[in-house]
Amino acid sequence: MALEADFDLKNGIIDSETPVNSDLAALYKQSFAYHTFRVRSPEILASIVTSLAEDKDDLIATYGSATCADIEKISADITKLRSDILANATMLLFKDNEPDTAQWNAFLKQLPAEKRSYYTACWLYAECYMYRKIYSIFRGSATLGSFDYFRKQKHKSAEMSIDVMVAVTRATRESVRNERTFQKLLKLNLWGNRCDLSITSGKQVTPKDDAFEIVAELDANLLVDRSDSTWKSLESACSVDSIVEIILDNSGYELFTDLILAEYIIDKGLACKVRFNVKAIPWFISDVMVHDYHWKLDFLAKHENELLRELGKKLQLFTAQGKFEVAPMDYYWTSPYEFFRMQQMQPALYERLAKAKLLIIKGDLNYRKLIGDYNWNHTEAFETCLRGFRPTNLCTLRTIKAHLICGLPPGKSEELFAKNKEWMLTGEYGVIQFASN
Ligand SMILES: O=P(O)(O)OC[C@H]1O[C@](O)(CO)[C@@H](O)[C@@H]1O
Repeated sequence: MALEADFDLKNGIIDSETPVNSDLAALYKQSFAYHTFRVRSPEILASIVTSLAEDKDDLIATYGSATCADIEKISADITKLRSDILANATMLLFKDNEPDTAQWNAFLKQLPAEKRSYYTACWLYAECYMYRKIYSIFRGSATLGSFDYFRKQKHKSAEMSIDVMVAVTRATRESVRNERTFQKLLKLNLWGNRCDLSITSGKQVTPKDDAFEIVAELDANLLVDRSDSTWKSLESACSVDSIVEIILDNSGYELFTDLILAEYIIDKGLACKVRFNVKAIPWFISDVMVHDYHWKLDFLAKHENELLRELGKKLQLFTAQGKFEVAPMDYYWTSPYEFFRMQQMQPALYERLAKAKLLIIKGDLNYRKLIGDYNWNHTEAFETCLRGFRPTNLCTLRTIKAHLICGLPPGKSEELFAKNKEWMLTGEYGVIQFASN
């Protein structure tokens, strides 16, 4: 307790929530950002070290005897990163030589000195920096540079969701092309976002089997529902070359629900291609990388359950036919930049998204990048918070796990705070927000 008080005093920690109209930052003691750097992030880093120790023999068997020394060095560096976070150290430039190193360093250099440490920086920047730093540590090793240190957890979360995946597959084999069915699948996809691993510091969450019943029950928790506009944007102007882009979030059950929605979009002729945007580096534990996408399809295609097997083969065929496509690797998704800076920072990516008929943005972290890590007034218009990011029709499917939101009806947020002051952190509430281009 005394140590915490010393830390707070030394680092100018303010004992309040994040003020309205300010950047989210761990500087505010009553914020989730503060909790993240005091508790969640240190736990995540410690768990990487633990799993390296647990998997040491397997890693040596796969990557060779030099891995032993690499594991020791990586563990020491991760432990140092953990203490740096706990001590509010400055975020230093990257010394590695990756495709995104120059972009990251340019970003860090332009941060004012007083906003370049873990607690003083905008939370989004500091949290992304931590994941980029973990990557840099692994990349610095001779043997584990290409090892996905979150892979095991991602696989496990898929394996724990088999019952619900079977139930959803069974329920969706004979779907019809109409607004109601589309909305149901969109909501299934939204609530699939509750199962991310970073919110639980890596602890597994098993989704319940009766997925569609839960979707119906959760309707009361859907604070903004623009699924009707999303449907209209897809259904109208349906042409042979139309594309839907999805900025993916988590693998495991959520990716499965992405695939089910995408399958429907293709099957019902709502677009001729669904393009999946994945992360270039291991990210927020459970985010989808290209190998996770292919692993998931393979996992389904080889499954002993016939329904899953058939689905997996069908989706592999879609991929071979170009109806499903993994987007070219783009480091923008793992950069510190918000989406409103994309047009300037990565114009080619912006142009590609602009060609899509619909852009679907998944999850909490992508939402933070979409409206910025900023404590907007909760009733602020969604369009305003996009700050000009309007490449095409866009829809965001987000379960609320952080202290930022916009577009709520007047009084709603106050009502929810009166019921539960933690309501913004539970993932029990969600939004489907939409903006036309
Ligand atoms: O997988 P999602 O929905 O992006 O959520 C990831 C996590 O990122 C955060 O935004 C920050 O850690 C949390 O609120 C949440 O735990």
